[in-house]
Amino acid sequence: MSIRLENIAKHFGNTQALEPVNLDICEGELVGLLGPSGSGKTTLLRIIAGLESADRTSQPSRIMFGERDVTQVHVRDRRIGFVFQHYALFRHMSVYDNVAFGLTVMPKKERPSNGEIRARVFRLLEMVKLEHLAKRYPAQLSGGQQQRVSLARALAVKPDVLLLDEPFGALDAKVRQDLRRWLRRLHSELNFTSVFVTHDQEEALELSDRVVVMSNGRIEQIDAPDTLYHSPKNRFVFEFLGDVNHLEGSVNNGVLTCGDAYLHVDLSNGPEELLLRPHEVRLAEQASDTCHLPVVVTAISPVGAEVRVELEADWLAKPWLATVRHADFERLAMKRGQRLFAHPRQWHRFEEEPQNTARQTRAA
Ligand SMILES: Nc1ncnc2c1ncn2[C@@H]1O[C@H](COP(=O)(O)OP(=O)(O)OP(=O)(O)O)[C@@H](O)[C@H]1O
Repeated sequence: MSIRLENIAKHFGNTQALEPVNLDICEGELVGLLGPSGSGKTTLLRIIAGLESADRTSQPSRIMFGERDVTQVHVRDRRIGFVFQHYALFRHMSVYDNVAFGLTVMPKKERPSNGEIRARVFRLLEMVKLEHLAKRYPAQLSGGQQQRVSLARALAVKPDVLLLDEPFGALDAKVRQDLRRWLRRLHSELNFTSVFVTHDQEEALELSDRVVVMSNGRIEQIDAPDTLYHSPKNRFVFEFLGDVNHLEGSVNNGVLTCGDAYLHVDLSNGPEELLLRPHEVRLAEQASDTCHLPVVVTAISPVGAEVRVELEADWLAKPWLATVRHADFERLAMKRGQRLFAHPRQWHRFEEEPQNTARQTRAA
């Protein structure tokens, strides 16, 4: 079921939670709403659900589910499944009864037979690998298991659209990772359309077919994760999507200087700020004629595919983060307190323009 939002805005008193927003979600898509606290993600999700209504403005607003105009349709009749951060399971009901609940309360005409309900519930419990816990009560399950029951319960009624509000927010990192995999798998097996809210960049980039980046009630960019990461439309998106190192200084005759550090750049004279991702910082024992950025290693985290190294220097207002291959880490025999030189592989800059921000990426 595709979703189309046309001119959806929302005020709460004087607070503009959403500026007029347009959004098209394709059938079968898994879309993440990503943004900092207060950016309007939950408000947008609640409007899609019908839990909140959009402002009435001079321009008409509309919410379409496929060919169905649901703008005035009650939440109950929108055929939506919900999963919330705080497991809203019925505590006095078994896992089985929780998953079956939505089916048992259907009007008689639509309600499947008891046999069909049983088959559907067990099929879903099997999919989330909880069939052996069908008789347990929510209090006897871990947080991750409870969220899997929530997912199965939401899907039992075969919703057209699944809406998830920070579904994994209350769980620890490992369980979050597992649950993301569940959701991805259920999504491709059952092929429903999902919209989920998160403020976790990694979660949004890993799970979504497309990510909607929001700030201050506005949609900043809608794109597939790799496009978003490699071609952010503005500085906000660039900074929000990952760690960023800042190199601030003043350019004079093609040299950006900051304290005793300098970097040759092909930019006009004046103040400048260059931005670099951690993987764009190469570390070496020597400076070069065109790049002299002395740093001291202050912290090392060797966990993962690459080593994360924190760097400080007098000329830096905030420490830098560099990701280094394990082989390079060993070759440089890196340790805390070591003096090295940073070499940008490439850098980015955003020029503030009245209407927009222009981005440049240059190999160093
Ligand atoms: N019921 C409400 N009454 C008044 N203001 C509200 C209400 N709900 C949301 N807001 C305001 O609207 C703005 C957007 O809130 P919203 O909850 O949509 O943001 P969010 O991006 O989901 O944030 P978070 O990640 O913290 O949940 C915020 O400024 C918030 O304070």
